[in-house]
Amino acid sequence: MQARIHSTLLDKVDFSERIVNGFRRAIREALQYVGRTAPNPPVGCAILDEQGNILTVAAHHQAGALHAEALALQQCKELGVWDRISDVIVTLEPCNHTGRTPPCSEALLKTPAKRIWIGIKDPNPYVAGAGHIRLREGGKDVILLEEHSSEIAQYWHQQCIDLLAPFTKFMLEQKTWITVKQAMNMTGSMVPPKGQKTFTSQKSLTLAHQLRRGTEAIITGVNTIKMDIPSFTVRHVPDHPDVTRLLVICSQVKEKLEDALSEHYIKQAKANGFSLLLCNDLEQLPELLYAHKVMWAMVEAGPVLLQEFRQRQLWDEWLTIRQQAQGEDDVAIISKHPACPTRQLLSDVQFLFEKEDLCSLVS
Ligand SMILES: NC(=O)C1=CN([C@@H]2O[C@H](COP(=O)(O)OP(=O)(O)OC[C@H]3O[C@@H](n4cnc5c(N)ncnc54)[C@H](OP(=O)(O)O)[C@@H]3O)[C@@H](O)[C@H]2O)C=CC1
Ligand SMILES: Nc1c(N[C@@H]2O[C@H](COP(=O)(O)O)[C@@H](O)[C@H]2O)[nH]c(=O)[nH]c1=O
Repeated sequence: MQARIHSTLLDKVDFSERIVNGFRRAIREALQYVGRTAPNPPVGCAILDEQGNILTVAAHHQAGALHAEALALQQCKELGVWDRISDVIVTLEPCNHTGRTPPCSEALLKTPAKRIWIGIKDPNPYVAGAGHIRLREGGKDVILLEEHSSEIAQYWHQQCIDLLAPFTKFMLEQKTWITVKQAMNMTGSMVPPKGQKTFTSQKSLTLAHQLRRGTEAIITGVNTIKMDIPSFTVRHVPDHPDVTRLLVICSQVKEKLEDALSEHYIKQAKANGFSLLLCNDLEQLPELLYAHKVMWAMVEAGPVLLQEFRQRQLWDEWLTIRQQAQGEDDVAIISKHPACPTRQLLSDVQFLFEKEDLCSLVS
């Protein structure tokens, strides 16, 4: 009975178009930094005035830098709009502890903000809840999306779950989120025409590079290295500045590895910002990735290695780019989880089918 009264009250909260826009802008800003924040989560924040005008939008850029709320508040000061702060929208519960930066809950309590809108509670069990409780104790009206049953609240809560998914897995399971990307031509083959490394459309290559940009590691096989001499760089979209990624090369045969990994390739990979890592046992891969603080990894490998990933269930999302006609591809994604961060990251892509039989894809 009590729960029903509670939910009726909560549903009275007005999710106006301005608040929705604030969440949209905060998430879009946070997405700009996905692939750069590890081991921290990507977080976005939008600050609105009483009329719902956006005063500023900010995101957490990288570990050690200001949190999204702290940066947004700093921007409000610089813009001279501090006194107009009314609604603060933040994708993740503000922290209540002193880490590399002071607690955001205390910073928010010092503002004239009336309402703090929170997309999702901190998934870290040691600190979950502390931020919003402190804000409520301090007299702020706190709206936690997960406490609301309306469709609109649930939709934006889900968006925040997607944004946080690799971090949540990393934090709770000490494991890396793995997205497999598989390109297939019209006949279902993954092998590019002679003399080419890729065959998918310009749009799909942009998508692949967007995904590279959002991940901290690329996993491939020794055969792909030998046959394609891939660069694995981000070229079709602007890359994060000064970012170092891990290039994990899978091989169980030492001689093959020595043959494929020429001194020239190693030099080129380093110049492209990669640290190289060898993996001769896929069972060890999760531990290896976690030890290197990889929150999100992408697999770009041929059919033999993909079959290994499939058999071992070593994936969280499986993205298939299937050529339909010259310059036209279908893009499908399957997630094993309720979250699908790749779909969110590639939000400009129309995903055509989502429940494909994996067995037929990885043949
Ligand atoms: N369309 C697409 O999306 C892509 C296509 N390709 C194409 O795929 C082709 C190559 O495919 P493929 O032969 O699968 O090459 P890969 O190198 O991608 O994968 C096979 C290699 O993975 C290694 N491997 C397999 N199982 C394990 C394991 N359990 N532990 C560690 N290492 C393992 C093996 O190395 P070893 O034998 O040394 O043990 C094997 O040679 C190329 O033509 C390339 O262009 C490549 C990437 C993406
Ligand atoms: N064939 C194929 C892909 N293949 C992947 O891209 C690698 C080449 O990367 P780069 O050297 O950076 O251009 C190649 O070795 C393989 O891993 N990717 C795609 O998006 N579409 C495609 O059709």
